[in-house]
Amino acid sequence: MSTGMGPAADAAAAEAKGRRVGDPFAPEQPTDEVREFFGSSFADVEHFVRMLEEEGEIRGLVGPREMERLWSRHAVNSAAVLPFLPRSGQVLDIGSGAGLPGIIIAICRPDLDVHLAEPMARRCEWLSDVIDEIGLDNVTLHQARAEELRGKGRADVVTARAVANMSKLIRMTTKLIAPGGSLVALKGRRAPLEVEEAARELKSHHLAAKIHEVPSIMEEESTFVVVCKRTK
Ligand SMILES: C[S@@+](CC[C@H](N)C(=O)[O-])C[C@H]1O[C@@H](n2cnc3c(N)ncnc32)[C@H](O)[C@@H]1O
Repeated sequence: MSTGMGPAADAAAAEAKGRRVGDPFAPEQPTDEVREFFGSSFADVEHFVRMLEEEGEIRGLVGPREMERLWSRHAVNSAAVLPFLPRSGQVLDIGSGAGLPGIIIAICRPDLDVHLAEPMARRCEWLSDVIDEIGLDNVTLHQARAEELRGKGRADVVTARAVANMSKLIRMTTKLIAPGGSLVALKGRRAPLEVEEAARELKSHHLAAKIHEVPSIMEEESTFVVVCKRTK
């Protein structure tokens, strides 16, 4: 609908409202720095991002306003966990949703045994399609809530992005972390507050939290990675 104030005002009004499902969008392009960062994994990460561009919205995995920032806000943001992964062993990503950060981890660390836990059938179908299409042979998919995996093994690192606040995440994952292992949570700038609020859970579950600010190679805002290491 026109504002009646000319094309520039119409465009500004549309932008202010934000993009809606099905509206055309300009896919974000990876910079040279991003290509270099992902190195030999870049082609598979790009394949995953292209799948999200084509199907993420219609399959209800990515919100309409996110479609123009799949590299910066999603692929690159998820890669902030990479320095906090174990040298070898098992990683469990809970609440993987569209595959973040689990698919990025599986692509960038083919040497790790990566498990994805996602309770929603529709999202699991998507994850299964991604695993098949990219040809990832180091991923096991569990259609399950994190709580349902208790007693079925423990991972060296449990990852989570946008699943729950720190207190809840600790309660959900504590029985899934191997002795000496860690919970690695991707957070925004509220990370220090969330860690403070989780003081009781951290103590009772013998976890020591450290917050790492990871600058983005694509945007000004940093990502905060909260590493909660099991101390006993
Ligand atoms: C907001 S989405 C985030 C998805 C993805 N991690 C990301 O960053 O795009 C939260 C996801 O957590 C899943 N989830 C909710 N409760 C869960 C639980 N108890 N255990 C595992 N996953 C859960 C939801 O089904 C959903 O896919």
